[in-house]
Amino acid sequence: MGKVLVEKLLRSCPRVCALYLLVRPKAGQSMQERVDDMMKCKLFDRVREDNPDFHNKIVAISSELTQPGLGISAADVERLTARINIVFHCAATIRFDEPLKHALQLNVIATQQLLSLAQQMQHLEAFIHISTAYANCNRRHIDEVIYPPPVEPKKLIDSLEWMDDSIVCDITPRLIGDRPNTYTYTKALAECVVQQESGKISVGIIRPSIVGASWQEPLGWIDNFNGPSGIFIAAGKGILRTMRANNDAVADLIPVDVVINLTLTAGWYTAVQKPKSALVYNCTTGGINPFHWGEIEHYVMSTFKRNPLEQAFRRPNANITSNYLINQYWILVSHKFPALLYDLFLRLSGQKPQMMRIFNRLHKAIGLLEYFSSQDWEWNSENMNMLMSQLSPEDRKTFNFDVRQLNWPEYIENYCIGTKKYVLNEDMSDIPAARQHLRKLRNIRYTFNTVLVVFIWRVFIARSQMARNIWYFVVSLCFKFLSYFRASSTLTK
Ligand SMILES: CCCCCCCCCCCCCCCCCCCC(=O)SCCNC(=O)CCNC(=O)[C@H](O)C(C)(C)COP(=O)(O)OP(=O)(O)OC[C@H]1O[C@@H](n2cnc3c(N)ncnc32)[C@H](O)[C@@H]1OP(=O)(O)O
Ligand SMILES: NC(=O)C1=CN([C@@H]2O[C@H](COP(=O)(O)OP(=O)(O)OC[C@H]3O[C@@H](n4cnc5c(N)ncnc54)[C@H](OP(=O)(O)O)[C@@H]3O)[C@@H](O)[C@H]2O)C=CC1
Repeated sequence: MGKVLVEKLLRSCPRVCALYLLVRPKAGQSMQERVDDMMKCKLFDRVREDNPDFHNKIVAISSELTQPGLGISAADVERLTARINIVFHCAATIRFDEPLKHALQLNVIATQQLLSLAQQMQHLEAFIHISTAYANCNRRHIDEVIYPPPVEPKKLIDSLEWMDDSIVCDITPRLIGDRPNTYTYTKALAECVVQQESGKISVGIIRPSIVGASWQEPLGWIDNFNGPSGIFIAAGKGILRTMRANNDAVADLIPVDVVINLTLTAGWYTAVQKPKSALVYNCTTGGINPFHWGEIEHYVMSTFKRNPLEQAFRRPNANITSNYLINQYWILVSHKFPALLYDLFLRLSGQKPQMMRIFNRLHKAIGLLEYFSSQDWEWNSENMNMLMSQLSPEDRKTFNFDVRQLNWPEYIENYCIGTKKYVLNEDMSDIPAARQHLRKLRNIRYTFNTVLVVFIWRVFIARSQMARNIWYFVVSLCFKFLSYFRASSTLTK
């Protein structure tokens, strides 16, 4: 989301003179190398065309959320406090399996520290915090309010400080209670911290639901496996065949460009109107333009059949079911059995088996996502509508977050194609070869199934007289039918 925010600010807000990005070095790359890489990415193509010198506006500030004072140097603190007008806080750990201590550090303590830095900013007009629509997923109906936290954040921070990691791990399920993971739990605490520690700062909280590829700018752009993207890819590659989800539950996907347009607009509104208390914006689609997981399954499958991914493992054919036993059956038949066979083939041909390992990871990921695809929530999104009504017609177009205009089948198609182009870096010109590969897979499947049926039948009739009788009866019936057909066609000639 950070990248999309930067791109939109550069493209649609030309009077913004500088963007200060908090960045950490990672995976052997320095902070500056990472920023340079980001600016080279396809997402920035249009900005690069419009203004080749756009990089002059970007100032990278070294920061690490786990360090005291966010690891920002004194000189940088001085620069930030003197120059920043609006803070957009979207850094977080979004992993569902993050140990509680780490999630607390990144999502709650870092938010506290950023707010304390913001308090020192001399020209600050607004602080926008990105939360999640699932921060209160233990409720069915979610209003645009900050709910009482599951525990007082400061008390939890103090208690976890002295506790051993293993003790924290043991008590985590008791602490998170009816939330599914440490992510949603710590995001709820973070909202509370924002409310408690904003002081005189004007604050806005954005709660996006499941963020997906961009809708309009640019079409279908996405660059990671998070949320449904990994699932779509796994289904497109023919690896994922079954998953537990409710066909009729609302799939509350929200395009990333919609979230960013709303975030920027909320930044403007908060800075100009300075609401007395933090305004919360539920940034969701379900209440306005609902679409369901069953429909998503249909359009994902149909898109990948027409626009296949390269080197698919099997033909894309995935189904969702809410029935636990049916899902387990298909996992056995369509995931584990083919994985075992393929690994056996790899072993026999002297290669390292890998399919079972891939499936184990996939099952772990799916297990963590199922909670969100099996249930329905209702979000009130009045503040989103209010914000829209504040925009001029021109701004409404530039910062479009009117999801009533979203055509779901079209969006899902562009999303799937986006995963192919931008996540997997596959070329669209290779589609004919990918289709040819699918045809080859289909022929292998037909041959395999035929051999299997004949084999089972041969074993069966070798052991049972009744099966042999049925077999001869069916074969003789076929012969009779064929000879009748031949005779009647000779007569008509
Ligand atoms: C039947 C098919 C038809 C389709 C229709 C039905 C679709 C139903 C889809 C349901 C989706 C529901 C999504 C709900 C999301 C709720 C969102 C809540 C809103 C938010 O606020 S949070 C943002 C969402 N957060 C996430 O999505 C993070 C989830 N991911 C994780 O927690 C971890 O990545 C995970 C899954 C525990 C895996 O951990 P680990 O095994 O340690 O692996 P890594 O993360 O290190 O990744 C290694 C490697 O794998 C790639 N990767 C990551 N996730 C996936 C994935 N889901 N599928 C495939 N590949 C994945 C990752 O990029 C890494 O690649 P490298 O190349 O970098 O090694
Ligand atoms: N994706 C989704 O479906 C949803 C996301 N959200 C919220 O939106 C926000 C952005 O999410 P999204 O863009 O999807 O997630 P990403 O994981 O892509 O982005 C999170 C950002 O936080 C930074 N970060 C994480 N740990 C540290 C650290 N220790 N020090 C410095 N920076 C760090 C990451 O930097 P780095 O690149 O160095 O890792 C990354 O830029 C989050 O607050 C999330 O909770 C809300 C609803 C849905």
